[in-house]
Amino acid sequence: MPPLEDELFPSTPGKIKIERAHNLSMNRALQRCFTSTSTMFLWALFLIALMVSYMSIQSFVDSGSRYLHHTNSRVHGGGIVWEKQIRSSAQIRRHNGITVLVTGAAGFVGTHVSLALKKRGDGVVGIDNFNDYYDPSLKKARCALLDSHNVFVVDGDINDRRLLAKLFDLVAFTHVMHLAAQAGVRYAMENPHSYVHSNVAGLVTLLEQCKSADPQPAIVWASSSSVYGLNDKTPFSESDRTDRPASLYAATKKAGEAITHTYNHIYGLSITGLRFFTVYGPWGRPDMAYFSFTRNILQGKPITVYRGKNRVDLARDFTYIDDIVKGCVASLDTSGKSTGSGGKKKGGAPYRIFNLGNTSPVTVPTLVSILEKNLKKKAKKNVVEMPGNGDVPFTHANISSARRELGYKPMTDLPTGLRKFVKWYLSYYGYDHHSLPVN
Ligand SMILES: O=C(O)[C@H]1O[C@H](OP(=O)(O)OP(=O)(O)OC[C@H]2O[C@@H](n3ccc(=O)[nH]c3=O)[C@H](O)[C@@H]2O)[C@H](O)[C@@H](O)[C@H]1O
Repeated sequence: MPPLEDELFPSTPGKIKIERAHNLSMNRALQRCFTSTSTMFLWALFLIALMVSYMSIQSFVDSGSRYLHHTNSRVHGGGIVWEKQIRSSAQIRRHNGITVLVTGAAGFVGTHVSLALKKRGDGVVGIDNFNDYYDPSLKKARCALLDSHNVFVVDGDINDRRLLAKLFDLVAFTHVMHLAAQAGVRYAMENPHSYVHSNVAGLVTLLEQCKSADPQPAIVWASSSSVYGLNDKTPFSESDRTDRPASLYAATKKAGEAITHTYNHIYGLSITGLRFFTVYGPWGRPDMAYFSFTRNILQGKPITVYRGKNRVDLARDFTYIDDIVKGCVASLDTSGKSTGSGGKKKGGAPYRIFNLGNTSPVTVPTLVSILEKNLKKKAKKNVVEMPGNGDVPFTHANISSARRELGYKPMTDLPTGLRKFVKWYLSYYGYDHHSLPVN
């Protein structure tokens, strides 16, 4: 019987003989080493097992911190670190405090409201998708401010059902302050779908989550003065017509009022819609006129001032952020409870809508002259007729309902508010206030 080597290596003249010889010697060497190799094999197995368990622990921890960007407070994902931060941010530190999920927390109003709630001892968890509608670095800076006050902002979208469900699993929110939205009146002509995505689809996703939650939270959300559209009865009252929106933005906010009404009616969710009137102030939105005018005036660039038909100046009921925050917090405090649970209505719940304005409209040219005074610099004005882009000629809030039910009382006039805004702007963008040029 041929040896095993011969079966494995059939006899072929020449080269194969050398290979055979080589393999035979290899086999002998292998046999000699067998004992030490098996030991090595065991060691290798042990090391591999060690590495695998290290890597799985690492990825578990990482899933909670892999999207850390600017600050510890921006996390998207899961994991124990992430969950711990959410629970800690949601902790109430005062008697009878509330636990609020603030959507759009890295936005202008969202940041201010989150801080106000946290400062008085409420539990606050933020969510924001940090989109690039305007400079995301400003959102990140707001987020860093929130982080320094221990407000945790989840980096995620309100359209993400699983994420919302996870947040409600972790925290029994008593309230939702819904401020996430695609803002801006004129941008709706450029990117209409972003309005539907955030202001309609996102709203429905959030409401679906809220209606199924047990307990159901009460919801306070940002509607807009723009729902009055072509209404020309002044001042604008909540009972006025809102069926003639002038922009898609306004139409999506009006849709939001109808949609929230349905959820109140069918599921017993407590709903408060707030019609904000052109909110301005420190940490504001760069796309808004007062902000972009400030930037352009300082940089010596021209600004475009729209004017209405028959050379009539446009006017807005500009409302200072601190007043809006008080209105938001009072709305949360007076919201009443949702009555349903787990998707079933158990009784009627409040459905409210309030104007949050300043009650004293100011024209756009007056806004410009206040800025010029504060910036000590003349604007290069380019006055043009208002294009048909969704703008309305004026806004003016009647706030008697909010005054009566919320104790809402705006305290800041436009010159005072813009002075505070300019102070913030100069410091945030690194201008030396004292060396501003004089024209
Ligand atoms: O109350 C609201 O619900 C809305 O308020 C805000 O909309 P608006 O009142 O339109 O504010 P904003 O853009 O600052 O224009 C102010 C004035 O400057 C005029 N304007 C504007 C830009 C420009 O280049 N020139 C100009 O004259 C312009 O014609 C207008 O007369 C929010 O952006 C919006 O998201 C929503 O919250």
